[in-house]
Amino acid sequence: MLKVAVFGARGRMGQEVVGAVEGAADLELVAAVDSGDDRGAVEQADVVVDFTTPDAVMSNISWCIDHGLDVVVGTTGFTPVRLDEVRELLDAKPGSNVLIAPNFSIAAVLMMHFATKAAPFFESVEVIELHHPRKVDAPSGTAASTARAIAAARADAGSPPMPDATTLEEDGARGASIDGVHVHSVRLQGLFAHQEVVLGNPGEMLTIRDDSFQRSSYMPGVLAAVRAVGDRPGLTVGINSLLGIGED
Ligand SMILES: NC(=O)C1=CN([C@@H]2O[C@H](COP(=O)(O)OP(=O)(O)OC[C@H]3O[C@@H](n4cnc5c(N)ncnc54)[C@H](OP(=O)(O)O)[C@@H]3O)[C@@H](O)[C@H]2O)C=CC1
Ligand SMILES: O=C(O)C1=N[C@H](C(=O)O)C[C@H](O)C1
Repeated sequence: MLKVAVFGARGRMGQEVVGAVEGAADLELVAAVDSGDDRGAVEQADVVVDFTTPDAVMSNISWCIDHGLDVVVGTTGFTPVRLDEVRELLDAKPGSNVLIAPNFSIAAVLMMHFATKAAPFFESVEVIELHHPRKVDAPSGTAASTARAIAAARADAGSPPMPDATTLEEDGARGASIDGVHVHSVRLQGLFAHQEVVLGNPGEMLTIRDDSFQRSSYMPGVLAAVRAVGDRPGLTVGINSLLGIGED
């Protein structure tokens, strides 16, 4: 039995993870903690799963590495700088493995993969993410990660800058610009988690969209990561390699 602890256990995602771990025959839940809870039982775990907040996650990872525990992280907020900080923590105290994924849903992972492949073939690419209004951050971690991957793919392919003749604009009218890719965030009651990547050429358009309707959509990916992280030394970003669908 693989022993699992959950950070953020009473949050929306944490509750779902607790249920999924309890329902898995090969996993044992040894601790379910929120901020301020005693962490004594966490030290018995093989793997900690973190769905907390962008403000809390770095110190949680640091705590796990200090205690020699492997960590699967779904919490958002991971810029390239933060990923480097995690690598530095692992270099300073080897022994733990860390897997961080902006999205554990198969549909979302494939959406990001297809969008990245398609991006160099189009003159314009923008990202529109749509979420429930209680979401802790904007833009979403998935959208930020998609934008960075699209920008990198276009840079590798030698794509020219995207056309954009806007000269008069209200602050924010063009959304956030992440590595030069515009990202638009919609927060709407009734939605859960959705993203479209829209790609345009003269006379044609491609839309790549994924929809998560419930938090159970993340659980196969989370449990796959929990089972795999022990065999993946250092930092793994994304779950593409676990699913066998190409580069992360
Ligand atoms: N990668 C993926 O596939 C997905 C990622 N997410 C991301 O997961 C994160 C959580 O989302 P969601 O569940 O909706 O958020 P919630 O606000 O519902 O839950 C966050 C939980 O974390 C707890 N928490 C805060 N700080 C700590 C800490 N230091 N140690 C332990 N627990 C802590 C909070 O407890 P308290 O209120 O007591 O502080 C709260 O229960 C977000 O970053 C979200 O974007 C969401 C869905 C999928
Ligand atoms: O907070 C959420 O709900 C979600 N967060 C993740 C993100 O920011 O990308 C994943 C998914 O979009 C749901």
